[in-house]
Amino acid sequence: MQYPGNLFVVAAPSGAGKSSLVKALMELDTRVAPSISHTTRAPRGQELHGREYYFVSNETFDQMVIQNGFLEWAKVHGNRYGTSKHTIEQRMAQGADVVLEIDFQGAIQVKRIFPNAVLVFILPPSWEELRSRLERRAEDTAEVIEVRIQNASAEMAHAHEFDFVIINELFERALFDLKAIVHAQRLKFAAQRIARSDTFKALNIP
Ligand SMILES: Nc1nc2c(ncn2[C@@H]2O[C@H](COP(=O)(O)OP(=O)(O)O)[C@@H](O)[C@H]2O)c(=O)[nH]1
Ligand SMILES: Nc1ncnc2c1ncn2[C@@H]1O[C@H](COP(=O)(O)OP(=O)(O)O)[C@@H](O)[C@H]1O
Repeated sequence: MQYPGNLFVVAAPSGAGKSSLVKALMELDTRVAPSISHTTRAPRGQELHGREYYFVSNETFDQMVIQNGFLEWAKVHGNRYGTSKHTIEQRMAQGADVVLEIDFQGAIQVKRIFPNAVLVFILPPSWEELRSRLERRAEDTAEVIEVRIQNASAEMAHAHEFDFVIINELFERALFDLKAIVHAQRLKFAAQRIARSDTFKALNIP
């Protein structure tokens, strides 16, 4: 499938900083649209239905799976999360660049469907920093933080399957790297369009 927009997928272990980075990217770049996932997890802190996620029951999620409503879905840290097909196809068809903040299982599924999707993995600078970010965020119980730390190494073992890896040590540096990836992909996409255009063909390059 080929749409006029680019598709970016950002994955990371919990606490590495993917939501903060994607949020900062979208504040700087209005051409990037988010995809709001559906999840069976309960909202935390200031999260709002329809802003961070669509918080749905297990039954609603089951219905969407049966009706083939998800582009991809996966079980992560004991809850289910999925990307709605409808929303993403609509946005990409309008020419928006869409960024999916999903786990590695979802990222790999998306790459199979959209081989042009750009997969970015965010790493924390150290285990100590990962733990302290989860603690400083102060939105999860100690048990939830433990599950997330335990799952982190299995998630990070998939980093090599991604197109790019960013170490989020200094936030501004990591944001610069993410912006550079988005920019490079746009240039690549534009180059492909130019190479197929009539203007280029008219140059009659042998
Ligand atoms: N496969 C998949 N993973 C998702 C989706 N939405 C969120 N996730 C992932 O689920 C994991 C948990 O997300 P969340 O509960 O918000 O916790 P956080 O990672 O600590 O911010 C993260 O790895 C998210 O990237 C989705 O639609 N599909
Ligand atoms: N480079 C960084 N340096 C210090 N703290 C950071 C950095 N990036 C993110 N954080 C903080 O770490 C915590 C986890 O970040 P968050 O974006 O929620 O992670 P994720 O979405 O990957 O779970 C948040 O409190 C965020 O403000």
